[in-house]
Amino acid sequence: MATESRTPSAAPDAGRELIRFDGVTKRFGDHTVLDGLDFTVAPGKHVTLIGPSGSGKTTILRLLMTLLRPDEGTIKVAGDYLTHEERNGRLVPAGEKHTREVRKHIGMVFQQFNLFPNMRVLRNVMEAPVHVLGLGKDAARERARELLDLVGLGDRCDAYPTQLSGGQQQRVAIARALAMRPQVLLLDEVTSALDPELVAGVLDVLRDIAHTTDITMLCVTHEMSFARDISDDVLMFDAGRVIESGPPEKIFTEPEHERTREFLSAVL
Ligand SMILES: Nc1ncnc2c1ncn2[C@@H]1O[C@H](COP(=O)(O)OP(=O)(O)OP(=O)(O)O)[C@@H](O)[C@H]1O
Repeated sequence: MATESRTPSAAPDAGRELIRFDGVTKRFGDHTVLDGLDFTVAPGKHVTLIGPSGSGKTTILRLLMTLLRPDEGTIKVAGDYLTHEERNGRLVPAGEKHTREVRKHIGMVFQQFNLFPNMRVLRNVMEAPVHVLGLGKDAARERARELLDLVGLGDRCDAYPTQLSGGQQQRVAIARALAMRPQVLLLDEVTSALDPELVAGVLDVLRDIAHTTDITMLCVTHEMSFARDISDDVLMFDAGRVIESGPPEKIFTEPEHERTREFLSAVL
């Protein structure tokens, strides 16, 4: 068990959890990146992962997307095991179908926007609901238009990605992730690849989503003022463990752990 401090699922949300990591270990060769990690996130909460480079934050998001598999431990999303399934009372590695079903609850926005360059903006946003969820084209188009309005791009439906700025492309990527109506939105340093003048527009959209929807967010960011604005809880990672967690006003102003103080003095 790695967590030394309380987790974001502490009261009053105890017992309600959308994400659960139990003893998750992830190694690359002989490098243990996550070391028996335990944490939970309650529905609707916004949790930010902070910590030095290489402490395993992105690895957590990649595990949730099943881009990686844990070496030990289990991950549950909305009550279902992500990479395992129960058969005859035993926990066995899950088949692709099971994992795909559980992963439908999760949307992710990456540092690079990863839009389909040959599709117009509207089609980029419609694509997964039609092909993964089997949503009818009219309903998918309507959903995509609403989401593009939400991210301030309702007038750019017919543009191709290369005709947009990086900030606009990232806002399309946010709309695309939301189009699957995920319960959890994973944000992995979504402004790191942007020119500085484009960062604020993307963060404003995410602030708006955080404050006006009930979506659960798990966010890796170096934008500490954004983290302070949207987070219910901040988890400080070091060497693959949560060394401290709590509400942002506590972590950013009165961190208890020496490593948290060092990290924050370097980035704030
Ligand atoms: N596919 C991989 N193969 C080998 N090593 C990897 C792989 N992915 C990640 N790592 C290593 O795992 C460690 C944790 O990486 P991770 O990206 O999770 O850290 P991070 O906390 O998100 O860092 P940063 O803030 O720099 O993005 C790093 O040392 C990284 O080099």
